[in-house]
Amino acid sequence: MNIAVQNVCFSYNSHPILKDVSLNVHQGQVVSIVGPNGAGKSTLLKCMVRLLKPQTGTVHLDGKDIARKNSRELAKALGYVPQNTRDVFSFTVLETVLMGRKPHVAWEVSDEDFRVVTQVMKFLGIENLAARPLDQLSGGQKQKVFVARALAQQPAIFLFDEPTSNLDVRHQLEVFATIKRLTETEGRTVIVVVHDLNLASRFSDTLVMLKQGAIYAAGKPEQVITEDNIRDVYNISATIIETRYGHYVLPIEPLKDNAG
Ligand SMILES: Nc1ncnc2c1ncn2[C@@H]1O[C@H](COP(=O)(O)OP(=O)(O)OP(=O)(O)O)[C@@H](O)[C@H]1O
Repeated sequence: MNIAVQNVCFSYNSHPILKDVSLNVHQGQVVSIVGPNGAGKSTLLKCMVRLLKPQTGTVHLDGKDIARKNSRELAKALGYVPQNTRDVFSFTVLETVLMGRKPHVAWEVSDEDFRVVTQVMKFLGIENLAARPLDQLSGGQKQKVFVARALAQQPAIFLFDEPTSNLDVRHQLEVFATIKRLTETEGRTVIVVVHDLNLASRFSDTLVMLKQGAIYAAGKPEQVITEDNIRDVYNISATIIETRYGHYVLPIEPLKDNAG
């Protein structure tokens, strides 16, 4: 499934945040959205899943306006993992991941639901946590559970907001490798907000760099991850190192005027 954002403008209480953002994401692609704190990355994701309604502009799924889809259709199409998932109830890990099956569950949980959930938990290495209450897990373990819940949903398009922010380097790599595999083997589409430019560069087909609510650069990682772009958008000096895994950024130091 493709998702197209067209000329989206969004303001919170007449304070403009997104300024004429357009973006086409094709089926099977991993697109990373990067940019400084407050640039509007989470706001853009929320507009893409209809949690926020842009004042102008549209979001289309395979040519159909999301404003015209019902909630069940939307839940089947889009799997969204927000930045901060607060769960006050003490569900177990298994119960939480099973909730991802909700759009598919008719009256009761089927063998197929259990099969999918077990497979996803194995994929992410959390099957040993199945019986643990969620509120007793570490931040990183919880983050993996919410990624697992989205995977269990099996939507056509995943939208992850900083899914690896609490994870150690090994688990970051595992989650991004899983994301990449979803696109390559199952044709899913992934849009991911991520601060780590190196993870973004390594695992994305396309990178979108936001600055103050507008797209500053978009394209292949090597076109976007440049010393000039990083200086202009993050206001730091950085060196780019070319490796066989892609363009890697070595941040050097902040420049004088603090933009962002
Ligand atoms: N509910 C809200 N009401 C008013 N302003 C908001 C609200 N949510 C976010 N903002 C503002 O909108 C701007 C963009 O926020 P957003 O969360 O989209 O940025 P971001 O790029 O995801 O940042 P970060 O990297 O820090 O997560 C910020 O200036 C923020 O203060």
